[in-house]
Amino acid sequence: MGKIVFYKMSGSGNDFIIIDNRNLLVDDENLVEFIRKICSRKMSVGADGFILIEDSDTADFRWRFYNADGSVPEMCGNGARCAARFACLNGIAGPRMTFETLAGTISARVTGERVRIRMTEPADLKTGQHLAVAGEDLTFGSVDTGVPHAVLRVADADAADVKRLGRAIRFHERFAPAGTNVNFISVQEENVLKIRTYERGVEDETMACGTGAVAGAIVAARTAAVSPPVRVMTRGGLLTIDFREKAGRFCDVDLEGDARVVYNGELWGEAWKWE
Ligand SMILES: N[C@H](CCC[C@H](N)C(=O)O)C(=O)O
Repeated sequence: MGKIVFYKMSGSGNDFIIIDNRNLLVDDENLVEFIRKICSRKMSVGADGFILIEDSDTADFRWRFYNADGSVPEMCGNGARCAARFACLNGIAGPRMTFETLAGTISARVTGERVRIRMTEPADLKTGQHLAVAGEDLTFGSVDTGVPHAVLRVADADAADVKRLGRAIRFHERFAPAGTNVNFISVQEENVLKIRTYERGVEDETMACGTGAVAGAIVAARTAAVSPPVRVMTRGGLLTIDFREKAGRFCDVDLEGDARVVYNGELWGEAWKWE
């Protein structure tokens, strides 16, 4: 691979390496190993996810999204917001755009550092489910907001044992083989949630999870704990979720928050060619 310029971006603390790959400079050969290495925080750039921007025949661009472990989920809300800002900053699209993802075509609107995206319609929403795991009998909701999410309502999200419980649920046989992301929400005040998320494919708590914030808001709305627009306080910043509920379905789901450029640089071969 020749010189690879990349951006490091942060969507409410969920961070991504983004590369304009319209010239297909990034080799698909050994791509997963490349991603795992440059996403490792101690040895290389470090990020929760990796994004390639490529040409599309049907939208302003197409993206390929990878988790830090190289796995390929259908969607990433915060990554999508960062990709939209990246495309706007680099003249790949205007401030209003559409782009292809595995979850469908996403529309986005960029206003300075803030980006609003229209999410895919939530699917398979269930509440009041039970699971005995890690010595606890848990009640949870679940919904697919582009990727699968379990949502547990707790008294105080700050007190949740996210890593231990999140990992146990993520790998539980109930969710096999795909697994699930795991969110812990608490209702702070009217239409304000606090959330913490264990992310599949990062295999750790992230500072924010866009599809997780949407999942938390939708499950909380189904149990009448909140109504839109819902402000979701993540560890990395505020995400706003807006939506309509019509005949028991949730539609016109928007996710909004910041999408900041942290730096841009040039990847040296040493960034991934280490044993
Ligand atoms: N790790 C997730 C995908 C990224 C989700 C998250 N970063 C977001 O902002 O939606 C999964 O494998 O389902």
